Parts: sequence; C-alpha cells; structure tokens
Amino acid sequence: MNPHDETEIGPLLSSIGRLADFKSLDEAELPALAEEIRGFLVDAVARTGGHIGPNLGVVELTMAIHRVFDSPHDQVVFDTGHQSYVHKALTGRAGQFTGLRSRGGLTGYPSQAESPHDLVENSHASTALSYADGLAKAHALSGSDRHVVALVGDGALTGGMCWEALNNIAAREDLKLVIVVNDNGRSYAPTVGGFAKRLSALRLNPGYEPALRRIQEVVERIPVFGRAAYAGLHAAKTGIKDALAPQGMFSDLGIKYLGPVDGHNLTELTVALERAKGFGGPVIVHALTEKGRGWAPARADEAEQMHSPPAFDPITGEPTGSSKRRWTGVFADELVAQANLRPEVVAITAAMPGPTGVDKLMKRHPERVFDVGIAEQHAVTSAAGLAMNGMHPVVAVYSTFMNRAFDQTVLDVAMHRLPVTFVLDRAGITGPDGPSHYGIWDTSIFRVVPGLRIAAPRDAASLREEFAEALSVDDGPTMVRFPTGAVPEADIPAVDVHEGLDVLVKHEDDELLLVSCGAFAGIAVEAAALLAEQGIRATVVDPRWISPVPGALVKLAGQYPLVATIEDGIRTGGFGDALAQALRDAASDTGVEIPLVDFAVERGWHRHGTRDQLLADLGLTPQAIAERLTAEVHRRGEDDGHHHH
Ligand SMILES: Cc1ncc(C[n+]2csc(CCOP(=O)(O)OP(=O)(O)O)c2C)c(N)n1
Ligand SMILES: CC(=O)[C@@H](O)[C@H](O)COP(=O)(O)O
Ligand SMILES: [Mg+2]
Repeated sequence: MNPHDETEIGPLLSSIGRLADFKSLDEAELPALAEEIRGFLVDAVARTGGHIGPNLGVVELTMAIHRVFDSPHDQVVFDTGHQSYVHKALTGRAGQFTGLRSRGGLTGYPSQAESPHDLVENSHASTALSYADGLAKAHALSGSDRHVVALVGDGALTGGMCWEALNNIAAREDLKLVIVVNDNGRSYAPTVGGFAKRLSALRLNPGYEPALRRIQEVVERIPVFGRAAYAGLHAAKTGIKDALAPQGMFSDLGIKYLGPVDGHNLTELTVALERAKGFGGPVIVHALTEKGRGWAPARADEAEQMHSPPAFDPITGEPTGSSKRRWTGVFADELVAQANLRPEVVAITAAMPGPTGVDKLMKRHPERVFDVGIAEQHAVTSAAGLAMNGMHPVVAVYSTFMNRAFDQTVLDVAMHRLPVTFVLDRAGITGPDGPSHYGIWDTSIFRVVPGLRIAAPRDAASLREEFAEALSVDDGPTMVRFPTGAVPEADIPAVDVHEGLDVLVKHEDDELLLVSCGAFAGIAVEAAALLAEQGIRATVVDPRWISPVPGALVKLAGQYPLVATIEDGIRTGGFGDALAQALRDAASDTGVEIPLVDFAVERGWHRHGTRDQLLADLGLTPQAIAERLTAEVHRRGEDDGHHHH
C-alpha cells in the first residue's frame, strides 16, 4: 500500500452519502457492499490504528440493523462504541476516515457532533442497556412507535450494569427494545465467566444445528425456492431452536430470545430482526459473529484478534509504528519480579490482561491472576476479599475505568484499611481514544479516600521503586499512576534528595519552586532550563508520592515566594489544589500567603488528538510553562517595585 494514496472506497460505498442511500440499495447488492466495507476498513484503519477486529465482526450486523430499523427515528445504541465504524460508513462518513481518531477528524466512537445517527459518546462498556431502558421508557411514556436497538458485545455483558438493566427491562412488556447480543466469544481475550460459558453453550449447541445448516445450504443453492421458502425454513428452524434451545439465561429472565443466529448471514439476520421488531416488546437477538471476520491477520491474532492495534500494514497486519519501551511493559516485568519475591501478591484485570501487562504474570503464575471480565467494581471488592485473607492484590486497570469503582475503593477497601495496590495505566491525557478515555480524574477522585496513598513515578526506575514501596504498605490501599505510551528513554536522575523529595534541578538562591507530578518531570526540567535562560532560577522537585501531600513539601514550598505545580489531571481537586490548600493551612500560622500556579488539565479536554497535541492545547509544554512563569515573576517583581515606592 502506497502511504500516499487515499483509502480505496468502492463504488457502492462511495454511493452512500447518507443512510437513505444505503437503505435504497437493492438487497442483491448488499453482499458486495459488505465486501467493499471490509476492504475499506482494513485500508483506512491500517493508517490510523483503531478497532479493526471488532468492526470487521459487525459488518453484516450493522447493515441488517440499518435495513430493518429506521435511524434516527429508531434509535441505535452501540455499547462501548468502538465497533461503530461500519455505522459511520453507512451514515455517509466513509470519506472522513483518513482523519479517524485524529484531531479534527472522526472520533473512534459515536459523536453527536458528527451525525444525528450517533447517540452515546461514552466509550465505557456495559452502559448500552441502561441507556436503552431509559430511551425506550421515554418512548412508551409518549406513546411513540419508535424502537430502540442496543448492540452489546459478549464482553460488555460481563459488566454489572447490563444485568441491572436486564432486570428492569424484563419487568416491562411494553418497551419497544431490541437487544442485539454481538457474541464473538471475546473481549480482548476470550470472554471469561459463567455467563460466557452459558452463552457459548447456546452458541455451540450441538444437536440439530448441522442438519439444519445443510438444509439451508441446499435451499440457498436452488434459486427457484427463493427467499419465501428460505424464510419459511428459517422460521421453522428458529421455531425448532426456540423449542429445543436449552433455556438460555436470557429466556430464564423472562425476556424473549431469538437465536442464536448467524451474525454474518444478512438474510438470517434480517429475518430475525424483522421478527424481533414485530414483537413490540423487549427481545434479545443473539448473533454469533467472528471478531476480525474476513481478514486473515486479525483472525490469526490469537491474543486479541486485533482488537485495537496501532497503525499496521494492510497486507500483513504487522505494526508499522515505532516500538519504544512502554510504561506498561516496565510494570509488567516488575509485577512478575515482585510476585516472585512476594507469594502474597496476586493480580486482577478487568478483561484487559494484554493492555495492562498482567498477561506476563498470567503466563508465569496463572493461578495468581484473575480476569474478572469488564467488571471493575467487582474487581475492587473481590480484591478486598482477597486482602482480608492475607493476599496483596494488584488491581491493574486503566485510570479512566477506575472512576466506576470509587465506592468500592473508599468503603470496601480503604475503610477496612486493606493492602490493595491499584495500578492505573493510561493515567492523564491519552489522546486518540478521546475524552471518555482520558485518565484525568483519578488524582482528584481518589485523593479524598482516607488512608489511600498515591504514587506518580517519573520514569522506569521510579516506577519499579514506587511499585515495590506500594507492595510493602500493608495497612491500607496504595495507587500507582502512569501515562500511556513510552517511558523516558533515560531515567531522570535526582541531583539531591530533600526529606524524601527527589530534587531534579537545584539552584542556589532560587526564586521559584517547580513541583512536577509523575511523568511530567521531563517537562518541568525543560521548563526550568528555559527559565534559567531568562535569568530565573527555579528548583524542581518530584514528590514521588503525591497524595497525601508530603509534609516536607509543604514546609519546603512555604519558603518560596512563588510555587508552581504540573500535573496530568484536572485542576479541580488535583495535586496543585491539595498543595495550595496545605499552604493556606500552613499560612494561617505564619500569615504568609504563598502564590501557587497550577499547570493542569482544565479547558479543552473534551477534544481528541495525539497526547502531544492535546498537552500543547492545554499549555502543558516546557515553553508555555516557562513563558507563564516568566511573566508571573516579572509581574511580581514590578509589584514589589511598586510596593517599595
Ligand atoms: C468500563 C470499561 N472497561 C474496559 C474497557 C476497555 N474495552 C474496550 S472494548 C473491550 C472489549 C469489549 O468486548 P465486547 O463487548 O465483547 O465487544 P467486541 O470488541 O467483542 O465487539 C474492553 C474491555 C471499556 N471500554 N470500558
Ligand atoms: C475501547 C477501549 O476502551 C479500548 O479498546 C481502548 O481503545 C484501548 O486503548 P489503548 O489503545 O490505550 O490500549
Ligand atoms: Mg466480544
């Protein structure tokens, strides 16, 4: 593939400027369109990276949904939304995929700003059925005939919210709600848990399936029979299935169940969805699909079926980007090293063994790693149970997904002072995955948890050290946060240690204290160098443990005319807020108010782009910080000048 040429868009796909164009295509053209979409997706996502596996698995499913239902009159909700690229192509956005997941381009998830067909923008899993419950209740209240369709993956179904929603949905006969279960047997890795086994039992049900499929193949080959006969056969087949299918967990819930249907067979899907629509009440259509369908490299990827790879070669699937040492890799190795030293260490992942790096320990000590499915709340309280019985659980989860488990952290873990260590990967601004993936809340949210201590390493060496320190804390929870991407090539050395604070840059008769949190140390050191060029002497310290604010830091900061903090998280309630508060408390004795400039994530976090672009937007660069502080020092100088007159 020549990197300069545009993504190939076939004739049928090019003819779709809006959803109506797709809906008016002749049915006989749909298989050709499906093929065009697959080629288009591989070519487009190869350039940008993204969810190629999930989207190749929902080509027919998305087409059938948009043939049977009438968006946006009928509302389509995608759980997690990572599998909405086909939906975007069918709603006239194929020509915009060159900018997928990049600033100003298409987001990787539904976006209301992009289309009236897009509803839910949040990329957190297991929310679709709750949205659908509410959406459908509103239609029932207004007596409208609008349908709601929720596309939910088998992985998302391992999330508790889905079962809270199903419990409510099962109580209502009048909700025009079709739940399409996209069952490909996987999250990243094979989907875990008892429900997943039940689902696969339905999927792999031996019995009559092969015989019926053979009849179906005969029918399809004899043109004279046509669809009527096929539909008749299908109804019989489904009828037989309804009769013979083992009472799946859904029908036990009292929700009508159709399936399992072949999620790549447009005819079968269309018949099932028509029937489901006709019910006029809640119904589940259980579709069997293959993640990465139709493209060999995705099917060959045993680990994750190319769930969400960075840019790759469209022929071989091999990654095309640089493979620098990532924070995750450093953590993965240290987890194994520490687990070898500490038999009490176990690890928990919420369906993301690969992306969080715990897969490395899983290979070495499978019995000490628990994949609990997409169930972060359960992960935390299960960790509390493990800790109550003498284990030291390491809960490895993306920062953004940790938001969900605040209550479990504060009351199930911290209130019982249990030794659980939370390792938050992707903390801070991540970038291409957009705002609902930014790990910018954790410091503000978890700083308020009594007894919980937060470390923010600045490089590989400090990640290893601070993680080991966290594992040594046995009277309460600890949290270690680090960003997406590559660790600093070289570790950032401390030129001095001042009462537990790592001093990274030291100036005699300095006039400014720069406190950097975690991975922003590099930015702070560079900013100090730029300030020095302006004749401004700034000392840079890294507190390592950022919450509670170290007493030594409050004392040190109290000796400066100006303090600045830099953190990869929202300003409100963050580290800077905490230090400012501590300085105010200290000042109540000394009466000296220390001005603090807090460089944090505030405006503009709602956009998507690369991490560097967004940090620049947010003024979190050495240049912007140096500029702002130079102005601040000069302004204060003038004020002092005025003051002396
Ligand atoms: C709360 C939450 N935890 C973790 C994730 C990360 N994540 C994104 S997609 C995915 C797997 C989804 O599996 P499934 O629902 O089966 O959809 P599929 O990719 O198989 O189509 C996970 C774990 C998330 N988006 N939200
Ligand atoms: C949809 C989802 O939540 C994940 O698949 C996410 O897109 C992966 O993010 P990373 O690329 O940071 O692993
Ligand atoms: Mg799945």
